[in-house]
Amino acid sequence: MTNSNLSSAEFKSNLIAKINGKTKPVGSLGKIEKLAEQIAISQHTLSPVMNACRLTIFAGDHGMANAGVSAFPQIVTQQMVLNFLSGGAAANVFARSNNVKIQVVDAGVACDPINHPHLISHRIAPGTKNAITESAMTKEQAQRAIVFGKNIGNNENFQAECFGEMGIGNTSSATLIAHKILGLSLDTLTGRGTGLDDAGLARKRDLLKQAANRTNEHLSPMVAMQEYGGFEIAMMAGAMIGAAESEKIVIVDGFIATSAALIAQQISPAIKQNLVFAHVSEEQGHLALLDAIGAKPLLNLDMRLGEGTGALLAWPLVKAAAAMLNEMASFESASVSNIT
Ligand SMILES: O=C(O)c1ccc[n+]([C@@H]2O[C@H](COP(=O)([O-])O)[C@@H](O)[C@H]2O)c1
Ligand SMILES: Cc1cc2nc[nH]c2cc1C
Repeated sequence: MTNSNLSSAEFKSNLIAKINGKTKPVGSLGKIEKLAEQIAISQHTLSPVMNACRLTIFAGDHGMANAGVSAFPQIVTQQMVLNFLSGGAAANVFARSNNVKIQVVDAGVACDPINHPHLISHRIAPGTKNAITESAMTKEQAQRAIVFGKNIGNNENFQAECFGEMGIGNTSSATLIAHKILGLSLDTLTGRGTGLDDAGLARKRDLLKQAANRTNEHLSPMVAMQEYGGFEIAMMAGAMIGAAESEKIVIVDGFIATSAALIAQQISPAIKQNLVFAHVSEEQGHLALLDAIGAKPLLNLDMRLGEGTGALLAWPLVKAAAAMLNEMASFESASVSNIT
């Protein structure tokens, strides 16, 4: 019987038998075993292919950045886009060292359109509106961002996709999104982002309270995104849905990427199976957000950069999990004694 003729329960039971039959005590490869299960289930085969991965970085600006929610000025978003394009950012370096292709998407940076042959331009607007006082984007803009993101994720050439972001002010968007969708407290979720000092953090907390008070206590994922932004988060959520629907493993990066994953999995719950959470970021709210959605991250490296850097470092683990399933000897093939 081929894998496609098996019921999902039979397939799962064959998969567990294959993993448990490898030359190791049952469960001894911990999260790598769970990862191998996820990969095999996403490709519907006990012998999955896992050799090509791509990083897409979505960049977008936030009206509320100018209100004082970040340690850095808004212009850094466009400057970092140029840095990605010339290959000098941490994401470029980690991608090169792990053989991952990169593409950069301008989802709505607050400047004139950037003319560069390798930049994918899908500018929804030159930055969102100031979400402290008004909706960050219109419903039509949010929908357009999701649809474009879906098209990016939906391709045949990679078995895994990392999604990264760049956007000064976007820890504020991620905080407000998680607060409105999950009901976690603003105090738990609000952190220092790019590095606010104590006074800056107190100002950010005040501003985010004002922003939160402007809307209902609980919001749907689409409305939370519309109210609090940003274009790069909306596009990333769409890309996660598109990639998972085309049977890829989606490697989720840090705090902001997890807020996009939250939106994506609420819109399309079946994609949960394909999401791999790369790391827990140092950003204050990330652990609480991961716990609230039941996600178990692979790494804890005290990182808080974004750009997809955590996802890139988890890619070798994803590859290793597939290799374990495909190449590791079984007790039977290696004639190793097993407990009976
Ligand atoms: O990925 C994370 O966990 C993360 C945590 C803190 C900051 N960042 C990055 O820093 C920027 C947002 O920080 P902020 O303080 O401007 O809201 C944005 O470009 C993110 O990529 C990213
Ligand atoms: C320099 C810099 C690089 C970044 N990469 C992602 N977010 C960032 C924020 C800053 C400030």
